[in-house]
Amino acid sequence: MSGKRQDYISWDEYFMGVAELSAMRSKDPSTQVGACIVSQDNKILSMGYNGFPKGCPDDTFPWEREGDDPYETKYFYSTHSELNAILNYRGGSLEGSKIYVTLFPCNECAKAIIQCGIKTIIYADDKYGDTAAVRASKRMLRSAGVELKPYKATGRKLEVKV
Ligand SMILES: Nc1ccn([C@H]2C[C@H](O)[C@@H](COP(=O)(O)O)O2)c(=O)n1
Ligand SMILES: [Zn+2]
Repeated sequence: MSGKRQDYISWDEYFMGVAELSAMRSKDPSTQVGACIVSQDNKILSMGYNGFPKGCPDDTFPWEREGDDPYETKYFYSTHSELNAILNYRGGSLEGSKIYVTLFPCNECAKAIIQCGIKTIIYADDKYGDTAAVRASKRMLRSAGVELKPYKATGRKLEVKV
């Protein structure tokens, strides 16, 4: 046999795979989200997943979705995967980069994405697409000229042995 392997994964499979793997680090019992920021020349710049900020322990802060008191739900505390990926970046600028994310960004993450110069979003799922937060997100992203690309799943199962 000669020549290169033919069944290597594509760039999109690679980066969305990294986003999916990042999501597996999330402690959120209902929705795990992962993000991977990539340069224009396909270098991984940063990654993130949804979770509580440093110093806010996973075992003491609430993971509840609902409750009489919003203070006791996760929504005040969880940092979204996209924002974590942006904040985790230790290099210079993210201008012109792309973000692969397993779930379409909310309005708050959209603001951060726009302001840090990310120009393309490749998203796998849009399960909250009908909510005001995601509609507002799309409104801002489109206005700011950020390209929104649904990820075209290939159905390939990526297996890693750890
Ligand atoms: N684009 C997104 C959307 C949501 N998240 C996080 C925020 C929460 O931790 C969780 C959503 O929880 P649910 O309301 O589905 O119980 O996912 C994110 O990181 N990025
Ligand atoms: Zn968000």
